[in-house]
Order: sequence, then structure tokens, then C-alpha cells
Amino acid sequence: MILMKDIVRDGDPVLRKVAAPVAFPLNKEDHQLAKDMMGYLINSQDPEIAQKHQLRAGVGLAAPQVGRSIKMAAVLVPDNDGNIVLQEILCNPVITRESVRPAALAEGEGCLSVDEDVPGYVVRHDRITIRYQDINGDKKILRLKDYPAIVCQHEIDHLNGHLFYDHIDKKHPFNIDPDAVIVK
Ligand SMILES: Cc1nc(NNC(=O)[C@H](CC2CCCC2)CN(O)CO)c(F)c(N2CCN3CCOC[C@@H]3C2)n1
Ligand code: NI
Repeated sequence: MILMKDIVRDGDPVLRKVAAPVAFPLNKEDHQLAKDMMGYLINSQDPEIAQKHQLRAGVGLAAPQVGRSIKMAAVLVPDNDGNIVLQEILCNPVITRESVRPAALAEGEGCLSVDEDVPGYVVRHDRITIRYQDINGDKKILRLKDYPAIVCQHEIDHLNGHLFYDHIDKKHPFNIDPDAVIVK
């Protein structure tokens, strides 16, 4: 079971590396890691388990955040009614298309690897197309918009050594293109 003590924090160089592609079939260790990362998200979204183990809630988790510099991330995204809209292990994900139109979470973003709050709009793309391989190595395409698109951009950033606050305008953190979608 992954716990907060296993999450690497900002300042550790692993968070700024470009992670290595994963080869298929996944070795036993990486297959188990994928399961454990999804397990963390499931546990963290259960109030009782999260409380018991002091887990910060998460809708995504990238392998570099647990010290493994490989291109693998887990996403578990519910809608506002709590229905799961995206549950996937993204291996070797590449954003192949991205809208000009920007989007940002109204509340800003946080990160399990960044202990302090960094206020401001994290400017991302409203719509993206992702090509990736699932845990079995099958090639998949995802076309996403708004909240799930933002979550996946946050995770794919981790695989390329970027953190959310890299996208906040330091001087005017709450300035954003008037055309931007502000996602509640
Ligand atoms: C938006 C949000 N970010 C939460 N945390 N941060 C994270 O997930 C980081 C990744 C997200 C930060 C912004 C985009 C991606 C983790 N990251 O660092 C991985 O790289 C949440 F926990 C959360 N939700 C809403 C859904 N709710 C369902 C019931 O359980 C509680 C849960 C709370 N929404
Ligand atoms: Ni993060």
C-alpha cells in the first residue's frame, strides 16, 4: 500500500527528470507499481481509509512521485456526482493534439509532491488527444476535455519533469485569457 511517506516531495531531482519509456510486457515490479498507484487513488478517495492512513486525496498519481522515473501514471477521475468518468493506467502517453483554447481549474491545482499551496490559474489546454498504452501494452487513444483533460495534462507533465506551478504566471497568477474555460 502506498502511503504519504512514499511520495517524493518537490526538491527531489527525480521530479524534474524526463522519465524513461516503459517496455512491454511490464516486468513484475512495474505491473505491481501500476496496481499500487491505482490503489492509492482508490484509498485516498475513501474518506475512512484516507483518514485512517492520513492520505491526501488524489485523482492522479505519476510514477516519478513514488521515485520510479518511468512513463507511467494512474488516473481515477470522478464527476461531481461521484461517478467515475476516467480510470486508467497511462503508459508512454503522448499528447498528439491540443486545443488552442485554454482551460484552468477554478480552484487552482495542488500536487501530492508539493506540500505548500501555490495559488493561481494553472493554464492548460481545454481539449487534448492522448495516445498511450494501457497496462497490457494495448495502444489506445483518449479524447478529453475540461476536468479529465486537466488531470491528464498534470500527470503527463510529471512524466516530463514539469510541476503545476510552472504554468502559473508569477506576476499575475489570476490573469487568464478571456476565452479560457474555467473548470469548476
Ligand atoms: C482536482 C483535484 N485534486 C485533488 N488532489 N490532487 C490531485 O489529485 C493531484 C493531481 C490533480 C491536481 C489538479 C489536476 C490533477 C495529485 N497529483 O500530484 C498527481 O500528480 C483531489 F483530491 C480532487 N478531488 C476531487 C474528487 N474527489 C473524489 C472523492 O475523494 C476526494 C476527491 C478530491 N480534485
Ligand atoms: Ni502532481
